[in-house]
Amino acid sequence: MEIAVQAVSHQYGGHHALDNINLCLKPGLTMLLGPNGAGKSTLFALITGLQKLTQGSITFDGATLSQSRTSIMAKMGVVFQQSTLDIDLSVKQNLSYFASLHGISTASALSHIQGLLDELDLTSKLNTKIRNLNGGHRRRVELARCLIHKPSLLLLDEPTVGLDIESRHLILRVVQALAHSQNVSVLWATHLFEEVKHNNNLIVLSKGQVLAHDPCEALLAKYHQQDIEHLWQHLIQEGC
Ligand SMILES: Nc1ncnc2c1ncn2[C@@H]1O[C@H](COP(=O)(O)OP(=O)(O)OP(=O)(O)O)[C@@H](O)[C@H]1O
Repeated sequence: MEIAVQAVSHQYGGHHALDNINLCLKPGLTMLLGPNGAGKSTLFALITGLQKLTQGSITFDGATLSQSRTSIMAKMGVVFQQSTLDIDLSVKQNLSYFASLHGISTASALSHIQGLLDELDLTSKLNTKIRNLNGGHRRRVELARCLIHKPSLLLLDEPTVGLDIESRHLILRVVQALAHSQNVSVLWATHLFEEVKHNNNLIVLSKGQVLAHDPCEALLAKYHQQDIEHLWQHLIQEGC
Protein backbone atom coordinates (compact mmCIF):
# COMPACT_ATOMS: atom_id res chain seq x y z
CA MET A 1 0.00 0.00 0.00
CA GLU A 2 1.22 3.52 -0.78
CA ILE A 3 0.50 6.25 1.77
CA ALA A 4 0.79 9.90 0.83
CA VAL A 5 0.82 12.50 3.60
CA GLN A 6 0.46 15.97 2.15
CA ALA A 7 0.73 19.31 3.94
CA VAL A 8 -0.44 17.80 7.24
CA SER A 9 -0.35 20.00 10.33
CA HIS A 10 -1.82 19.36 13.76
CA GLN A 11 -2.15 21.53 16.83
CA TYR A 12 -3.14 20.78 20.41
CA GLY A 13 -4.55 24.06 21.58
CA GLY A 14 -1.96 26.54 20.31
CA HIS A 15 0.87 23.97 20.31
CA HIS A 16 2.08 22.83 16.86
CA ALA A 17 2.67 19.07 17.14
CA LEU A 18 3.03 18.63 13.36
CA ASP A 19 3.90 21.43 10.99
CA ASN A 20 3.29 20.93 7.26
CA ILE A 21 4.35 17.28 6.96
CA ASN A 22 4.84 15.73 3.50
CA LEU A 23 5.69 12.04 3.17
CA CYS A 24 5.28 9.18 0.76
CA LEU A 25 5.47 5.65 2.16
CA LYS A 26 5.97 2.70 -0.15
CA PRO A 27 6.29 -1.04 0.52
CA GLY A 28 9.32 -1.79 2.69
CA LEU A 29 10.46 -0.66 6.10
CA THR A 30 10.56 3.05 6.89
CA MET A 31 11.96 4.12 10.24
CA LEU A 32 10.46 7.28 11.72
CA LEU A 33 13.23 8.60 13.95
CA GLY A 34 12.51 11.39 16.39
CA PRO A 35 13.00 12.25 20.06
CA ASN A 36 10.18 12.39 22.62
CA GLY A 37 7.69 15.03 21.61
CA ALA A 38 8.75 15.10 17.92
CA GLY A 39 5.20 14.29 16.80
CA LYS A 40 5.50 10.58 15.97
CA SER A 41 2.42 9.42 17.91
CA THR A 42 0.41 12.34 16.57
CA LEU A 43 1.25 11.27 13.02
CA PHE A 44 0.18 7.72 13.84
CA ALA A 45 -3.07 8.98 15.36
CA LEU A 46 -3.84 10.94 12.19
CA ILE A 47 -2.97 8.04 9.87
CA THR A 48 -5.17 5.65 11.87
CA GLY A 49 -8.00 8.17 12.16
CA LEU A 50 -7.82 8.30 15.97
CA GLN A 51 -7.20 12.03 15.68
CA LYS A 52 -9.34 13.98 13.26
CA LEU A 53 -7.35 15.34 10.34
CA THR A 54 -8.05 19.06 10.07
CA GLN A 55 -5.16 20.32 7.91
CA GLY A 56 -3.74 18.57 4.84
CA SER A 57 -4.56 15.16 3.39
CA ILE A 58 -3.59 11.52 3.89
CA THR A 59 -4.34 9.00 1.14
CA PHE A 60 -4.02 5.23 1.04
CA ASP A 61 -3.48 4.03 -2.54
CA GLY A 62 -5.19 7.26 -3.55
CA ALA A 63 -8.23 7.05 -1.22
CA THR A 64 -8.83 8.99 2.00
CA LEU A 65 -10.13 7.47 5.25
CA SER A 66 -13.38 9.37 4.86
CA GLN A 67 -13.87 7.86 1.38
CA SER A 68 -12.97 4.21 2.16
CA ARG A 69 -12.58 3.79 5.92
CA THR A 70 -13.67 0.14 6.13
CA SER A 71 -11.44 -1.17 3.37
CA ILE A 72 -8.44 0.91 4.45
CA MET A 73 -8.78 -0.15 8.10
CA ALA A 74 -9.05 -3.79 6.98
CA LYS A 75 -5.59 -3.47 5.43
CA MET A 76 -3.99 -1.76 8.44
CA GLY A 77 -2.11 -3.45 11.31
CA VAL A 78 -1.18 -1.30 14.30
CA VAL A 79 0.86 -1.73 17.47
CA PHE A 80 0.39 1.29 19.70
CA GLN A 81 2.79 2.40 22.44
CA GLN A 82 0.37 1.22 25.12
CA SER A 83 -0.59 -2.45 25.10
CA THR A 84 -4.15 -3.22 24.05
CA LEU A 85 -4.16 -6.90 25.03
CA ASP A 86 -6.69 -8.27 27.51
CA ILE A 87 -4.41 -9.50 30.28
CA ASP A 88 -7.03 -11.83 31.76
CA LEU A 89 -7.34 -13.77 28.50
CA SER A 90 -4.85 -16.26 27.11
CA VAL A 91 -2.64 -15.60 24.10
CA LYS A 92 -4.92 -17.76 21.98
CA GLN A 93 -8.07 -16.01 23.20
CA ASN A 94 -6.59 -12.60 22.40
CA LEU A 95 -5.62 -13.76 18.91
CA SER A 96 -8.96 -15.44 18.39
CA TYR A 97 -10.95 -12.36 19.44
CA PHE A 98 -9.00 -10.14 17.06
CA ALA A 99 -9.42 -12.67 14.24
CA SER A 100 -13.17 -12.78 14.76
CA LEU A 101 -13.34 -8.97 14.48
CA HIS A 102 -11.92 -9.44 10.99
CA GLY A 103 -14.27 -12.32 10.16
CA ILE A 104 -11.47 -14.90 10.36
CA SER A 105 -11.84 -18.23 12.18
CA THR A 106 -9.41 -19.06 14.99
CA ALA A 107 -8.18 -22.11 13.07
CA SER A 108 -7.32 -20.18 9.93
CA ALA A 109 -5.80 -17.30 11.92
CA LEU A 110 -3.52 -19.67 13.83
CA SER A 111 -2.59 -21.55 10.69
CA HIS A 112 -1.71 -18.32 8.87
CA ILE A 113 0.62 -17.13 11.64
CA GLN A 114 1.92 -20.54 12.78
CA GLY A 115 5.45 -19.89 11.46
CA LEU A 116 5.48 -16.50 13.10
CA LEU A 117 4.26 -17.91 16.44
CA ASP A 118 7.11 -20.42 16.34
CA GLU A 119 9.66 -17.75 15.50
CA LEU A 120 8.37 -15.52 18.30
CA ASP A 121 8.46 -18.41 20.80
CA LEU A 122 4.70 -18.16 21.37
CA THR A 123 3.48 -21.59 20.27
CA SER A 124 4.08 -23.13 23.69
CA LYS A 125 2.42 -20.13 25.35
CA LEU A 126 -0.90 -20.14 23.48
CA ASN A 127 -2.83 -21.12 26.60
CA THR A 128 -0.93 -18.78 28.94
CA LYS A 129 -2.74 -15.73 30.23
CA ILE A 130 -1.20 -12.46 29.11
CA ARG A 131 -0.76 -11.36 32.75
CA ASN A 132 1.69 -14.24 33.18
CA LEU A 133 3.91 -13.17 30.26
CA ASN A 134 6.82 -10.75 30.51
CA GLY A 135 6.79 -7.45 28.57
CA GLY A 136 8.80 -8.86 25.69
CA HIS A 137 6.41 -11.76 25.11
CA ARG A 138 3.36 -9.49 25.45
CA ARG A 139 4.80 -7.31 22.68
CA ARG A 140 5.41 -10.39 20.54
CA VAL A 141 1.73 -11.33 20.93
CA GLU A 142 0.74 -7.84 19.77
CA LEU A 143 2.94 -8.17 16.72
CA ALA A 144 1.53 -11.60 15.85
CA ARG A 145 -2.01 -10.32 16.41
CA CYS A 146 -1.65 -7.37 14.08
CA LEU A 147 -0.52 -9.68 11.26
CA ILE A 148 -3.47 -12.08 11.44
CA HIS A 149 -5.48 -10.29 8.75
CA LYS A 150 -2.48 -9.92 6.38
CA PRO A 151 -2.24 -6.13 6.49
CA SER A 152 -0.50 -4.24 3.70
CA LEU A 153 0.25 -1.30 6.03
CA LEU A 154 1.89 -1.88 9.40
CA LEU A 155 2.23 0.95 11.92
CA LEU A 156 4.48 0.28 14.91
CA ASP A 157 4.75 3.05 17.49
CA GLU A 158 7.99 2.51 19.44
CA PRO A 159 7.32 -1.24 19.60
CA THR A 160 10.49 -2.16 21.46
CA VAL A 161 10.54 0.51 24.17
CA GLY A 162 11.27 -1.00 27.58
CA LEU A 163 11.78 -4.54 26.24
CA ASP A 164 14.60 -6.97 26.99
CA ILE A 165 17.36 -7.06 24.38
CA GLU A 166 16.38 -10.50 23.03
CA SER A 167 12.79 -9.42 22.33
CA ARG A 168 13.97 -6.14 20.79
CA HIS A 169 16.27 -7.89 18.35
CA LEU A 170 13.74 -10.57 17.55
CA ILE A 171 10.92 -8.12 16.83
CA LEU A 172 13.18 -5.97 14.67
CA ARG A 173 14.40 -9.02 12.75
CA VAL A 174 10.87 -10.36 12.16
CA VAL A 175 9.56 -7.00 10.96
CA GLN A 176 12.54 -6.40 8.69
CA ALA A 177 12.10 -9.82 7.10
CA LEU A 178 8.39 -9.20 6.66
CA ALA A 179 8.91 -5.82 5.03
CA HIS A 180 11.58 -7.29 2.78
CA SER A 181 9.74 -10.39 1.61
CA GLN A 182 6.14 -9.21 1.36
CA ASN A 183 4.40 -6.26 -0.19
CA VAL A 184 3.91 -4.52 3.16
CA SER A 185 4.57 -0.86 3.95
CA VAL A 186 5.91 -0.63 7.50
CA LEU A 187 6.25 2.61 9.45
CA TRP A 188 8.26 2.04 12.63
CA ALA A 189 8.54 4.96 15.06
CA THR A 190 11.62 5.03 17.25
CA HIS A 191 13.92 7.31 19.18
CA LEU A 192 16.72 4.71 19.19
CA PHE A 193 19.51 5.24 16.63
CA GLU A 194 20.60 1.61 16.84
CA GLU A 195 17.24 0.38 15.52
CA VAL A 196 17.82 2.10 12.17
CA LYS A 197 19.72 -0.06 9.68
CA HIS A 198 21.55 1.37 6.71
CA ASN A 199 19.24 -0.39 4.24
CA ASN A 200 16.06 1.14 5.75
CA ASN A 201 14.20 4.16 4.50
CA LEU A 202 14.51 6.91 7.07
CA ILE A 203 12.33 9.82 8.07
CA VAL A 204 13.85 12.19 10.60
CA LEU A 205 11.22 14.11 12.55
CA SER A 206 12.01 16.91 14.97
CA LYS A 207 9.66 19.42 16.60
CA GLY A 208 6.87 18.47 14.24
CA GLN A 209 8.91 18.90 11.07
CA VAL A 210 10.46 16.41 8.65
CA LEU A 211 14.20 17.12 8.49
CA ALA A 212 14.97 14.31 6.03
CA HIS A 213 13.14 11.52 4.16
CA ASP A 214 15.21 9.20 1.99
CA PRO A 215 16.94 5.81 1.97
CA CYS A 216 19.38 5.80 4.86
CA GLU A 217 22.42 5.07 2.69
CA ALA A 218 21.59 8.04 0.50
CA LEU A 219 21.26 10.36 3.51
CA LEU A 220 24.54 9.17 5.02
CA ALA A 221 26.29 9.78 1.69
CA LYS A 222 24.58 13.12 1.05
CA TYR A 223 25.57 14.54 4.44
CA HIS A 224 28.96 12.73 4.60
CA GLN A 225 28.10 10.96 7.89
CA GLN A 226 29.23 7.51 9.00
CA ASP A 227 26.37 6.50 11.24
CA ILE A 228 22.81 7.41 12.17
CA GLU A 229 23.67 9.19 15.39
CA HIS A 230 26.05 11.58 13.62
CA LEU A 231 23.54 12.03 10.78
CA TRP A 232 20.91 12.93 13.35
CA GLN A 233 23.14 15.48 15.08
CA HIS A 234 24.07 17.01 11.72
CA LEU A 235 20.41 17.33 10.66
CA ILE A 236 19.38 18.85 14.00
CA GLN A 237 22.15 21.44 13.78
CA GLU A 238 21.28 22.21 10.16
CA GLY A 239 17.51 22.16 10.50
CA CYS A 240 16.84 24.02 13.72
N1 LIG B 1 -3.33 15.16 23.77
C1 LIG B 1 -2.40 16.12 23.76
N2 LIG B 1 -2.68 17.34 24.26
C2 LIG B 1 -1.75 18.31 24.25
N3 LIG B 1 -0.51 18.17 23.74
C3 LIG B 1 -0.18 16.98 23.24
C4 LIG B 1 -1.10 15.89 23.22
N4 LIG B 1 -0.50 14.81 22.65
C5 LIG B 1 0.75 15.22 22.33
N5 LIG B 1 0.93 16.51 22.69
C6 LIG B 1 2.15 17.30 22.47
O1 LIG B 1 2.42 17.28 21.07
C7 LIG B 1 3.82 17.11 20.83
C8 LIG B 1 4.02 15.83 20.01
O2 LIG B 1 3.68 14.72 20.83
P1 LIG B 1 3.73 13.22 20.30
O3 LIG B 1 3.23 12.34 21.40
O4 LIG B 1 3.06 13.13 18.99
O5 LIG B 1 5.30 13.03 20.10
P2 LIG B 1 6.13 11.67 20.05
O6 LIG B 1 7.23 11.90 19.08
O7 LIG B 1 5.25 10.52 19.80
O8 LIG B 1 6.71 11.60 21.50
P3 LIG B 1 6.70 10.35 22.52
O9 LIG B 1 7.74 9.42 22.02
O10 LIG B 1 7.06 10.98 23.83
O11 LIG B 1 5.31 9.79 22.50
C9 LIG B 1 4.50 17.06 22.19
O12 LIG B 1 4.96 18.37 22.48
C10 LIG B 1 3.38 16.66 23.13
O13 LIG B 1 3.59 17.19 24.42
